[in-house]
Amino acid sequence: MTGEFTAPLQGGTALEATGLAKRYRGTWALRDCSLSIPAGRVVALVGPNGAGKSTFLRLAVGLIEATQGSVRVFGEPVGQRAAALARVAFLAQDKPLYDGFTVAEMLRFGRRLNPGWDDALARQRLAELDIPLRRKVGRLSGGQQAQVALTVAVAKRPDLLVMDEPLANLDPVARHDIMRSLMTAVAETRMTVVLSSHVVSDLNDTCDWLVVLNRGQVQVSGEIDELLSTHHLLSGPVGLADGMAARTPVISDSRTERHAALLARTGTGAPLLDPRWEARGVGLEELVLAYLRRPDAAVLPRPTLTRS
Ligand SMILES: Nc1ncnc2c1ncn2[C@@H]1O[C@H](COP(=O)(O)OP(=O)(O)OP(=O)(O)O)[C@@H](O)[C@H]1O
Repeated sequence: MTGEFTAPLQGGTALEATGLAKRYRGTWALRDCSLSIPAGRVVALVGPNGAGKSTFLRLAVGLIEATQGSVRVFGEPVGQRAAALARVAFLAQDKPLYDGFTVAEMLRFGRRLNPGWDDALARQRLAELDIPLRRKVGRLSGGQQAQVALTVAVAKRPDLLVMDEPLANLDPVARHDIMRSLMTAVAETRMTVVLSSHVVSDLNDTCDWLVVLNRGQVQVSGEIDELLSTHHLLSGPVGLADGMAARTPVISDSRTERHAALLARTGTGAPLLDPRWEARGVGLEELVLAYLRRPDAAVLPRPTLTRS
């Protein structure tokens, strides 16, 4: 076959979208979305309200059908094989918990529905978190409810865990605790995780792959370390800014009468600079904001073509 993405790492590809698009009546929520996520990654899916994040995640787990294109999970077309779906857990934005159930009943429910259910893992996680099994879910705090929902998802022992805004409505401590729990679960199970969030600063320490969706299109998809090492903030005299912008792709450009600050994709290694320029590294949030403000700028790895 030609035109297919290949697995970029020896672990294979967890999620692969090709020309994926979704239209709701007259509105395209997602357009021409092609990306490939290696297995074993913890992926941050970020973008403004209405960018298409939930749509992308729902397509990825087979909850809705694509208008165009396709999505594969571990090489299998989504929605066509029950065995493939058993490898995926989805944590929707409104946590799939029943307020009237006790935590123990939630676990029993999970055990009935999921053949690969790991009850020992679920109980151990909840004990470590001091969440009482006899407490009704509706009487837990928001942070504890989020932990129970995460526990139910992880106890399915999925190879791919997809979470739509798992940090929404949580305070900073609860958000931190959820991300720490997630890291422990990833270390124990080696699953691939894709999670959407608006709070980029919470994702810094946990995620190693970034996908930016903007206006229904994939703007960035890549390894976070590589993205950070190939972008710099360049500061220098405004008179030299146009020359610099002609040589280097500039993502954000801020100028005063005398001074210019350009967030640029400089490539690997220290940028070769006129000594009148200063370069410093950028943070994840700064990088994401710069791309979101420039919807026409994109950084996407070129797909590798296989030969037939
Ligand atoms: N069921 C639906 N029917 C009609 N339009 C929809 C439906 N679901 C989403 N949309 C539209 O598709 C676009 C993308 O929505 P989506 O929920 O995927 O974005 P999002 O990035 O998850 O947003 P948010 O961050 O606000 O949750 C929006 O314009 C939204 O109004």
